[in-house]
Order: sequence, then structure tokens, then C-alpha cells
Amino acid sequence: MTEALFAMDDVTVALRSNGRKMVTGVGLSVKPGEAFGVVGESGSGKTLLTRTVFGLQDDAELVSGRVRFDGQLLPEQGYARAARKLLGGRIGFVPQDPFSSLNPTMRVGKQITEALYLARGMPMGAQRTKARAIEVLGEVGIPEPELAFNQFPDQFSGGMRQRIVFAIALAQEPKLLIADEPTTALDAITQRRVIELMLGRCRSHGMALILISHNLELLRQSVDRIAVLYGGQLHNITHADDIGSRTVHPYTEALFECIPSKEKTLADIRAIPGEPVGAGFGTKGCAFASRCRYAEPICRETQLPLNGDQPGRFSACLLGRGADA
Ligand SMILES: Nc1ncnc2c1ncn2[C@@H]1O[C@H](COP(=O)(O)OP(=O)(O)OP(=O)(O)O)[C@@H](O)[C@H]1O
Repeated sequence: MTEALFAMDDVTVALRSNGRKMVTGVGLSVKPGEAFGVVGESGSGKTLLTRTVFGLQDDAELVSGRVRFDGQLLPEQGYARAARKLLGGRIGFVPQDPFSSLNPTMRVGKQITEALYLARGMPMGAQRTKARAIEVLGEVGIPEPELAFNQFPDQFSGGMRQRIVFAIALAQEPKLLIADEPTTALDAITQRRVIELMLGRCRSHGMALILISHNLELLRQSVDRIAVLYGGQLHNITHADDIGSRTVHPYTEALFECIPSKEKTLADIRAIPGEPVGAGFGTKGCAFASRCRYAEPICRETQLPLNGDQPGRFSACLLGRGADA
């Protein structure tokens, strides 16, 4: 079995201000070359979890759990600093609002050459660095990359700027790329192209990808496996192909039933009853129990651990259990 490149084990994230546990007991692992999705409704805790795990969220902290990357356990002492050190080198990060990560006053080429310099930790020589930056711009599909090298971000469309953000992340040749809702602001065709760009890197360079999105259909069509967050709890890890074709988890299925498609009539598309529960639900019972048609009394009392008897599939529910049902 291939060893995981990145793994979180029983990770709990709390706010520093009041100690409130916003995300509880998350465990998942990603293999080299794997495209892995994290899905959850708005407010489920995806961004808070990701930013805290990678040391970017100053007002939140890991209060329990372990994080391992590339065979190394991140230390408890000085955790955030150690996690941040991995970014921009072996781990690439494309934030939720990628446009804000571009410097509007700096030429595109310089932003890429600086990223290359930071990743390598030593100059490659001006000519070689420039050549590599132009090459990366071409790889992400920027037309006339030599011209683009000397231009400023506002001379590009939204989709092209998005690609430049990826060019900066990919120039560092990360082993793992994390992209948090990177395509939400893009039209459907550009969105697909950007996703294909990342998946292409997984295939060609063995890069692992964690793609975070509220859009289950987008993930289902793109990644190998999907982790499902709700109320700050991890409910399910499933193979993308399983969604819609076998019992995986009542919440995952409810999300799938909300997705319109050619095969579904309007009557087939069901909104999930009740109000969504945001991050911070805690651990007293399953956060989805109040909206779940299969809920039993125990579901309101106890949060079941993730469990599964099928490779790579886990469910925190009495139903499904990651097995054929
Ligand atoms: N620094 C913070 N202090 C207090 N509450 C926070 C903080 N950061 C996030 N939250 C709260 O935690 C919850 C989860 O936020 P988060 O941004 O992680 O959600 P999300 O799943 O990424 O949703 P979206 O896709 O809309 O960003 C929200 O209710 C948010 O208000």
C-alpha cells in the first residue's frame, strides 16, 4: 500500500479567544498523486480547518491531533510556524480569494521568479529563472507567456489571473497543492480548465491535490476521493464514483440529491430539510441528526467515529459504514 503523503489524525481546531472547538476529530490521509476533495456547506469549517492546519489562522489553533507530511510529524511546540514553513515549498496553497494573493503593483514574471527563488532557497541565475517562469506561464495556458512575463495582473481577465496564481504555486513544484474554492468566481468553462490544469499536474508530476469546495458535483467529476464536513465534524470519506451509486452516508446522499442533472426531474431534487448547522457543533452527537431521516436516539447522544471495512472509505454513521448496503 502506498504511504500517505499528508495525514491528519483526530484533529480538533479551537478559537484562541474563547476556546470554542469549531472543528472536531478530523482524520484523513492523501496519497502521492491523489486528487482528494473536501466538501461541505458554507460555514461547515473547511477554510478554518485548512488555514489552521497550515499555520495561517492566527486566531485559531490545533488543540489536539497530529499532522504528518512527507514522513514527518509536525511538532506540537511551534506547530503553526513549522506548518507555515512547508508552504511555498513542498506544499502549494491557493487561497479562497486567489486574486488577493497577486501583488497588483508587481509584474507577473517577477511574482513567479520570487516564488521560484523562495522555493529553491538560492538563485538559479537570472536567465534560467526567467526561462523557467515563462515556461510555467505557458504550462498553465497563458497565451504569449514571454509578453505576459512583463505585464501586470490587471492586464489579465479573471480566468487568466487565476492561472497566474496557479503558475506561482506550481512553479515551486509542490508535492501537495491545496486549493480552497479556487474556481468559485470563474465561469463554468474556465472553472473546468483550471481544474484540469491541477489534475494534469497530479498525473504528470505525481503531485497530490486537496481541492476544497462546497460543490459536490464539481468534486465528484474531478477527484478520486471526497471527505464530507458538516457542523465542523467529518462525516464521510468516500470514493467519488460511489456517490449516487451506493449507500455512502445520509448527509452525502442528501447533498447529492440537491444536485440538478439531466436524469433528475424537479421532483427528484430535494432540499435538505431544516437549517444547516455551522462549525462549532461540538461532539455531542451527530451534527446532521436534526435533519437526518434515518436518525435514531443514539445519533443525538454520540458522535460515531469514522469507520469502514472498504479500502479508503469511511463513514461516521450507523448506516452505510463504507460498505455496500
Ligand atoms: N476567526 C474566527 N473567529 C470566529 N469564528 C470564525 C473564525 N473563522 C471562522 N469562523 C466561523 O467558523 C465557521 C466556519 O467558517 P469557515 O470559513 O471555515 O467555513 P467554510 O466551510 O469554509 O465556508 P465557506 O465556504 O463559506 O468559506 C463559520 O461560522 C465562521 O463564521
